[in-house]
Amino acid sequence: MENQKKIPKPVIKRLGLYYRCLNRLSDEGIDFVASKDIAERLGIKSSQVRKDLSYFGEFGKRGVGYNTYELMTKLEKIIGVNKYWNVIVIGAGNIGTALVNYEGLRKEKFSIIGIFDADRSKVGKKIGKLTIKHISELEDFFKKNIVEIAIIAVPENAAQMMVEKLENLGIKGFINFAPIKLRTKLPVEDVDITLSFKSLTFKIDRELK
Ligand SMILES: NC(=O)c1ccc[n+]([C@@H]2O[C@H](COP(=O)([O-])OP(=O)(O)OC[C@H]3O[C@@H](n4cnc5c(N)ncnc54)[C@H](O)[C@@H]3O)[C@@H](O)[C@H]2O)c1
Repeated sequence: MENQKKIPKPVIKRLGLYYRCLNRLSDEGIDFVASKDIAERLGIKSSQVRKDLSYFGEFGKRGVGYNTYELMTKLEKIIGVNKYWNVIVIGAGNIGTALVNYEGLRKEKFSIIGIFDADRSKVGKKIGKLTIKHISELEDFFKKNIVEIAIIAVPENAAQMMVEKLENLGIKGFINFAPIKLRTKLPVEDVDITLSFKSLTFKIDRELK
């Protein structure tokens, strides 16, 4: 733990990318992997991968490479210590803006790292520390960052399309504000203020009877 303080931030960030890559390799049934393969998948140099991983001791075996599962578990322990869930917001309208400005999420280790909109007149504007990006930048953003959760804060007619796009990019789950049932195999939590009102008024009515 002590020497973790000395590890440069870019390395820590890359460890997350390695972790996600190993996760995929493991899903594909690949038990051993060389630094070259990890590097190729992520578009970085294999010497960089070896150097980054060497901060944490000798993981790999010469000629055999890394045991995918073992390395994944080790990385999990290293990056899991202070794990934040990385969240993006789709739709920089009323709800999206309010969520980015809400400090409470970060306190609970949900970190909003990006906000995207389809409206070019909004792109480039700031909400807190974040700059609104265009949805065409999503793909590139996913290459450079680990993104786990997407908040869907777009109109009903755009929600399903965005869900499919994000699913293809490797998102892990959704918080959905749009008033539709999303079609996805991934976990979804719907947030519906109208439903809360209905539930409340039902309770009030029952009390009154
Ligand atoms: N669940 C709730 O409690 C609750 C409450 C209010 C609103 N809503 C719903 O939440 C959603 C957002 O509401 P709002 O008030 O913030 O709306 P809004 O109109 O203020 O913002 C929506 C934003 O989405 C953008 N957008 C449209 N298509 C897009 C796309 N394909 N990709 C990215 N951005 C896109 C628009 O440009 C706009 O900036 C709506 O579906 C609304 O019905 C839910």
